[in-house]
Amino acid sequence: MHVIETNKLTKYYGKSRGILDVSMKVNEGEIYGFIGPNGAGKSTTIRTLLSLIYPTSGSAKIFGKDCIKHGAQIRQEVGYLPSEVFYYDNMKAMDLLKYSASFYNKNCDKRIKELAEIMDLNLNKKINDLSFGNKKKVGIVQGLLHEPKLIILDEPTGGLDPLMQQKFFDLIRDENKKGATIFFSSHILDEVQRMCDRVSIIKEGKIIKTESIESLRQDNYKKLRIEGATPLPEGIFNGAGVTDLQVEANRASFLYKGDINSIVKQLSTIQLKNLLVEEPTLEEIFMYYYEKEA
Ligand SMILES: Nc1ncnc2c1ncn2[C@@H]1O[C@H](COP(=O)(O)OP(=O)(O)OP(=O)(O)O)[C@@H](O)[C@H]1O
Repeated sequence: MHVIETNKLTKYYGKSRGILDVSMKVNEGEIYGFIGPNGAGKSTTIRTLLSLIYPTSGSAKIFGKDCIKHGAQIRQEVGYLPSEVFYYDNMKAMDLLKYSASFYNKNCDKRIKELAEIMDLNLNKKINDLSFGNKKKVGIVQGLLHEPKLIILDEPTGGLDPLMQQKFFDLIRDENKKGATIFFSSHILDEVQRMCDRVSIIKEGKIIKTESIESLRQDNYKKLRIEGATPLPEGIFNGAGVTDLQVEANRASFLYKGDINSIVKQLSTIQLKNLLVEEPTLEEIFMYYYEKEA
């Protein structure tokens, strides 16, 4: 059984496209990234999963149960951190969190205190008196206080300073180690790269690629930088698989996609002084797929 399973999930807002035929399977215990630029459809997918909005067609299941039919039951086991948090400003943080906890069939007092301590949040302050970043922390505690089996994060780190971001990621990793599955939507590719096992890339409402971070990087192009002992022979790297070639006297840099042995053969004809082979960053891979699918 998959923790999340969507089948051709589609949402139109009137005539305008939200998401189109989104199919995904998220395994138990995974940290699953969902990446795409503004307007690609990340929040629409998440809101549909949480049955905050209804799909136009297709279906979504969480823990094997239909998201619409069993929405209330599913929400007991799901923690959600929206990209923007809005609160009743006059309440104390503690009262708000106790109110949130009352929707779950368990006592969350201990966990609220633990989470507030980890996130360095003063529970006795009124929401009104909290900074934007501290309000965000209230949202984090609110999303995790019932120790959910599935944690859905929608652009979670906006407003947190780098230190708090690190604490937040450590917290999410700990929850994952304890068994929680994480669905992590973001356009900050660096954090996705550090956190996630697999990712789906969404573009204009459609998923264009689903792959493990590792194979996305391995099966992709390599970046090569070489320095020859003498000026490089003209046209040496004009073969198949080479793009973005830049040559200057005895230095060259280019991207290479293809059989690694054939480029090594070519390199062996040169007297090398230095050679650097780099994996592309997720950012570069993302751009590659975005341009290819344009
Ligand atoms: N309530 C709405 N009414 C009409 N169109 C909407 C509504 N919500 C979203 N859309 C449209 O659906 C598409 C997907 O938006 P969505 O908010 O899901 O994207 P996103 O990937 O989450 O982007 P962002 O990072 O900016 O939140 C966009 O074209 C957006 O304009």
